[in-house]
Amino acid sequence: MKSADILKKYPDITVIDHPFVQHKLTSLRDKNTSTREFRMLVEELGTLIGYEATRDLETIDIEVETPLEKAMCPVLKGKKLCIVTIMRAGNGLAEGVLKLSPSARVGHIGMYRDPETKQPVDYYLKMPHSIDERTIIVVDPMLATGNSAAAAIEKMKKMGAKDIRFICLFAAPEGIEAFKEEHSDVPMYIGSIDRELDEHAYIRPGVGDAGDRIYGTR
Ligand SMILES: O=P(O)(O)OC[C@H]1O[C@H](OP(=O)(O)OP(=O)(O)O)[C@H](O)[C@@H]1O
Ligand SMILES: O=c1cc[nH]c(=O)[nH]1
Ligand SMILES: [Mg+2]
Repeated sequence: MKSADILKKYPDITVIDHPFVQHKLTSLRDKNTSTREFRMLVEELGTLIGYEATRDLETIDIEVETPLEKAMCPVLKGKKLCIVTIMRAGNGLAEGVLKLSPSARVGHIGMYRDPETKQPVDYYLKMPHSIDERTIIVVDPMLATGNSAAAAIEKMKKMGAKDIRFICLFAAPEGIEAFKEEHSDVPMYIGSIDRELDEHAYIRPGVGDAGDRIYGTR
């Protein structure tokens, strides 16, 4: 399915088409981008996309005294935030989102994709308390088959999470469909909906293996 058709079908999917975001995504795609630069860009994109993904957070007016007068001004009112990273590659993105809200709690879900089955394999789980009372932002740069993100969000729901949103940098149309089949209630904030998955379930044109490029492994 084409990007425009996906956006028509799922009104709660937002593609961040801001020129800064698109420029940085293109730098990530470049195979000559260094590990250092790749890591920095992922973090910056976490902040930029996180900004859009939190646009609807509730505020309440409080009284503040400026040097000149008293005024009623907005502060964040809503539920407390929890950023949940799907390791490894999600960690870079989580650091960027944390810049918006440094006091947010952070949950870690460790999973890697089995190269044969393309199914996620769990290796770690650690969450802060009161997941059910928080706004949860799950982050992973890549949504390929959608299996990892869908499984991570299933875990969050089983732990009681009700208010969940998902951020990624690159998504394949096939992965979005699979994700939405399981989690139609979870809004998605995406840098780019790419063309397709290849025969190894890599996103094309994509960036290759995001975790390897962030950490310089192979
Ligand atoms: O949508 P999917 O088909 O499930 O693929 C996407 C997953 O693959 C990557 O992680 P990977 O398994 O490479 O682990 P890593 O972060 O440790 O590199 C990526 O960060 C996602 O978690
Ligand atoms: O293209 C892809 C697919 C899965 N994981 C990645 O890091 N990249
Ligand atoms: Mg990887």
